[in-house]
Amino acid sequence: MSTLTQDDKKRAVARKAIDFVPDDSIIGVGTGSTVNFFIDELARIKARIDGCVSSSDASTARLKAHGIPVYELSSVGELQVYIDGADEVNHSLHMIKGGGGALTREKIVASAAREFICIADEAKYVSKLGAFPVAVEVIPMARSVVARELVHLGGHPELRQGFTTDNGNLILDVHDLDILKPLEMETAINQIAGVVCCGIFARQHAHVLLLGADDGVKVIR
Ligand SMILES: O=C(CO)[C@H](O)[C@H](O)COP(=O)(O)O
Repeated sequence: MSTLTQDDKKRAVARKAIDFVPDDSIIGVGTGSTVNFFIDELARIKARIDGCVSSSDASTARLKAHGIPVYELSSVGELQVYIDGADEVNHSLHMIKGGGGALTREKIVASAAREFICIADEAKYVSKLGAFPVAVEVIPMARSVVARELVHLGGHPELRQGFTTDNGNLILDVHDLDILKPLEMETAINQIAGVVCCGIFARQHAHVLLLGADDGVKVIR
């Protein structure tokens, strides 16, 4: 029986991720509870980095509270690493993200990085994506039209109640999608007019997965 809690595993992968932070670099930082542990670890070594590019207002606030400089993405060049959590990750390191609603900025910052380091606990490691609903960020006026298209793709969209993204948009959480080919499903959703971004990260897949398990942190490439 496991003696480690899910938070223990999140903390362990957050600590391990520090090994992937290059000296004198600006790194991309994701969003969520696992990333919050990572930001707290990063604070301990902040003297050896130049700063971060953040993927959400929440992560920006936490970084700044630790005295870590936060830069605009447009003012920096290519990032060496982007470190973020996931809601699900498969064996090809494709992910579902967006449980926290920060998917668009996460995908943008990830796209600017050479390497995506995913930090997650083992409950999120799956052979097939889709048990976790796919978040789709939509322009508010397109909510119904996008929802109908998502039904055509086989999903059951549900509006995330009382939630607005950092970009002022809405989130549809899409249940029951049959994601046999993550890249194809990501592309199909992205092509719907009114969609800003979807939470399938197949194009911006992870390069390294740090997986928190009962017997320690596994490094999967
Ligand atoms: O994609 C995300 C936020 O948009 C998060 O990375 C994802 O939801 C995982 O969060 P947590 O570490 O809290 O389980």
